[in-house]
Amino acid sequence: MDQNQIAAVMHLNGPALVVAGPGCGKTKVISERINYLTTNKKISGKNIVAISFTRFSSRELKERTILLNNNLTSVFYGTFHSFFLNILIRYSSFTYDCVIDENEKKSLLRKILLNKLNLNPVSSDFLTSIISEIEKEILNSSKSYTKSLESEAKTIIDVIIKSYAAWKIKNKRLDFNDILYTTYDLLYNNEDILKELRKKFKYFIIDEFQDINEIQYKIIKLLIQGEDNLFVVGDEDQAIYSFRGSNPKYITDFLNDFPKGKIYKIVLSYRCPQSILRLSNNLISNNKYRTEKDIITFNNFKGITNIVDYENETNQAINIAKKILRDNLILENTMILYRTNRESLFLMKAFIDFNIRFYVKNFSFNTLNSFVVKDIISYIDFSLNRSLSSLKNIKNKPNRNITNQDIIKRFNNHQKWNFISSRRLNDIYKKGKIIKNLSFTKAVNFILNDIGYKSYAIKYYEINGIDLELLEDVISEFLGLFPENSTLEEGFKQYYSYLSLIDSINFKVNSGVLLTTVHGAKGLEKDNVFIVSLNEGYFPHKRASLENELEEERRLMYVALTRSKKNLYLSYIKSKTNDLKPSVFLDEMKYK
Ligand SMILES: Nc1ncnc2c1ncn2[C@@H]1O[C@H](COP(=O)(O)OP(=O)(O)OP(=O)(O)O)[C@@H](O)[C@H]1O
Repeated sequence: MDQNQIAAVMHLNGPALVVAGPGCGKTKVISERINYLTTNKKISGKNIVAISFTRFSSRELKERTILLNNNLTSVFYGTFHSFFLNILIRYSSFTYDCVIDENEKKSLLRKILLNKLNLNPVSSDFLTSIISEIEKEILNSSKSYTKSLESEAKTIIDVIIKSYAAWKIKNKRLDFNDILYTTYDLLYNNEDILKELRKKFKYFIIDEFQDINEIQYKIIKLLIQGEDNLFVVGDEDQAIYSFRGSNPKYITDFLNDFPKGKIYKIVLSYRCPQSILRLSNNLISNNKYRTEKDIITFNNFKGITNIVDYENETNQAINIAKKILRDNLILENTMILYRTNRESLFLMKAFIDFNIRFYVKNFSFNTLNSFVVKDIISYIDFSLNRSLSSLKNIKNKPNRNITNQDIIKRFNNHQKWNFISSRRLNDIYKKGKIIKNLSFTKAVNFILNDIGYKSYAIKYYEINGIDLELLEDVISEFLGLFPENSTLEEGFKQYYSYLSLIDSINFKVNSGVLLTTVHGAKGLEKDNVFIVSLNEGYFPHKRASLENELEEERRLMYVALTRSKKNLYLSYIKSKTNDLKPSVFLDEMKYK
């Protein structure tokens, strides 16, 4: 260990913040400190709580600490949720089985929408948006769910929140947010329980402190009161979870909260070569809300760093696959990072075609199954194939007052249509003929704008209180999956090949090249790191328009760059047919 690491490890009592750059050994410091407290200072492992942000990193911390000293199993290693749930199980009548996971939450909300509001959330976008509205509501009001029952329900979201909360209370169930708020209520209102816990847990260690949210912080402050033995480790430049309520201000304001606190800075990186540190430092210095750290490196490796442009995403994916094979890169030492899951489709396809072993982390991509996309595909299917089921699906989107009976009447057993006898059906038929002669992209735009499908979809989103930006996202993500010159047939086939591609992936495998969003790469390191589609609108994401949102995108890019131990390959799309611009981050990195 270096001098700065040793100083932090040997911190004994009182509050301490360890600020350390990427690869500076934060996990190492935590495991060494646990060992130091127990071995040198004879503090019982039972008095120590070590909290990590994910179950994965908590397992890793436990393994690394036990490797140092196999007597260290009695320390509590876990996430905030697991630690708080243990408290609830001990002091309230909750059990492990009471926790509602995200899938169960979705199906409960679906039932509530159907039974209470007579709304059938056919699309997963709708449910996802309801869930995110509920999360926002809870985060903004900072209230426990039981309190939400006290106020009057005014909007659809209120009704859902109330019914959901009432169901949880009746059935003694808790979702992830409830674990936090219920723990806070329990401890805030029960001095005896707090006293008992303070006696039992004397040393709190928190990793990834930049990602803590307000309610987690409030609970921890209640638990440490008196002794203030809080040892937190973090890097405000790697705070990337503000959408979950995290706030790097808890790092920057640490001394305001704990005026007697000690700050340890660790600036020697054991991971990134000098060239990569230079680029990442140049980039992050564009963020205003941070304290400057001068990170130096121990890694003398002269790795490759390059920036390449490609004509489109398919091309980019194919060239990356070829490069991995040509340069004989070790698959397990290689990862590909992207801002959104959409990019992974191109990569998965290329890797399958080139027979490269890979696995995907954090995959979630609902666009292809959203009802908007399915309806557009129905229009195309009807135009190309005269499909009966597709016609039934689109007949009243937008409303044309056509019934299934109208359709059946004009469809004989030989699959021949007689549209002429119905003015409204004849209109769809004629539009279908126009669509048939357009390219895929033009056809989609014709369906959206000339046929009026978009106005229909906007109305649906508005009635159901779904954010209209989500509709724009679905449309642009969908269109972006197809080369602009695809014919209608090619695009139609491509759509189904994307669906079967996703179906064919075994998401449980975890060997080979890692494909992941940047969020999924937090805490990981590999020799070879590719970061793809570095274009304005993709990375930084188009939603990041406010300064603080752009700063968060920049921190995400910083996390991405600093995953590399040797080589870094950056790429962006430069096409003649679209106006995609290279990411502003490429300039800010000052790569020459
Ligand atoms: N004193 C040291 N000597 C040699 N290697 C070290 C030392 N400290 C840490 N390392 C190595 O440096 C790498 C990064 O360490 P670690 O994963 O703990 O970093 P980190 O600060 O948690 O990184 P990040 O913030 O990016 O997640 C690891 O491979 C670790 O084994």
